[in-house]
Amino acid sequence: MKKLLRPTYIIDKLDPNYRRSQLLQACLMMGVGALCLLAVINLAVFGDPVLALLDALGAVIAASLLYLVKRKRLLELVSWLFVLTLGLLITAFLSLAAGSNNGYLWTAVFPPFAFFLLGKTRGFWLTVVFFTIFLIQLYISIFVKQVPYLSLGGFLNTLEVFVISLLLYRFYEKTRTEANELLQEQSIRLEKMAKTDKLTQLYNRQYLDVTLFSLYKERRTLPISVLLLDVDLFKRINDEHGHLFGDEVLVKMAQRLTEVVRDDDVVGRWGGEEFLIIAPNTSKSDALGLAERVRRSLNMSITESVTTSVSIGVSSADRVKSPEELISQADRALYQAKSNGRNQVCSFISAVESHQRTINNKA
Ligand SMILES: Nc1nc2c(ncn2[C@@H]2O[C@H](COP(=O)(O)OP(=O)(O)OP(=O)(O)O)[C@@H](O)[C@H]2O)c(=O)[nH]1
Repeated sequence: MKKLLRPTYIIDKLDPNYRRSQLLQACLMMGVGALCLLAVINLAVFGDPVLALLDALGAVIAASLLYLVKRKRLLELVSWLFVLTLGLLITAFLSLAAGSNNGYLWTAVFPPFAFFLLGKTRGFWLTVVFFTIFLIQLYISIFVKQVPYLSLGGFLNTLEVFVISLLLYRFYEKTRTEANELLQEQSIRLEKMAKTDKLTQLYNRQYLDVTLFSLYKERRTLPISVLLLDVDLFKRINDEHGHLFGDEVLVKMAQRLTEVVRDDDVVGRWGGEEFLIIAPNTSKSDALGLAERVRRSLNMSITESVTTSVSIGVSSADRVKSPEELISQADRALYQAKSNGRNQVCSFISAVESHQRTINNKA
């Protein structure tokens, strides 16, 4: 019951519930339109107010279901109500028509709705239930009511078609579900690949760019800081131990980086031996603390003769400047850290701050 009343949130068009919701909405919309038209025809042409009222009532019910699925997102509940109503309507129609005018053709529309809206297992069992009811009705029409043109042969044909369509729809629904799951898995894998650096498995530059830009746009993550890290004298490691060893060193440093940053920080590979950390809601002083922790953690021994270290440039913004400016300031601070002798943290000092410091030193 709880599941029936839980809203279904559809993420994208690959979500199987997207098509279910589309089908339901289309059918209900057509239902509202057709029932309104029938109400008018029954009242104006046939002068039957009772039937017109029943049509109007049907239109109201269809419109309510449409509201529930479109606005309240109660897809599960509406799917059940829709399929059960369809089954009951066919049952009622078969009773009234008693096998005349090829009315039994209507039974063919039941399984596609049941399987598509309720899935392969629930759709299967509900179809079994309604097909049994339809067969009992047909049996009564043939052998009790003795309706002309209906015979044992017709009953057996209907039974065979029911069994075949039941099995075929089940197979079809299984195939459709599996294909959809595969597509979703592949889409997730591709999305991950598109934002991951192949060597280190950290985020790649493209993803860092997009993230920094969107964090800026949100503004509520201000103050924001970026930490640009560059491995010190990495060329020497490559030259002395080979490029493959250099790659391993980068992977180890990346692993250590992910361990040391906080959950909200976004860490990625900015380029060759450069990493970038985006730290949302982080002031300059907090960023300097984080940078120092990172610097110490990455000052590690890989082998007896190889020890790594990083230089870090920090830049922060508590007002909105551009993401490009923030990165460029971190780059300048990194250059400063390298010039000061490497294995250290430097923060970007603006012209105003620098002027302020000179005044304070003089005082
Ligand atoms: N193994 C490996 N090396 C890389 C990769 N990307 C860049 N490099 C190397 O990183 C080295 C960077 O060297 P430089 O820019 O001269 O700087 P450095 O030797 O680290 O010296 P400083 O930055 O001044 O401390 C170059 O030798 C690049 O070939 C990579 O994916 N794998």
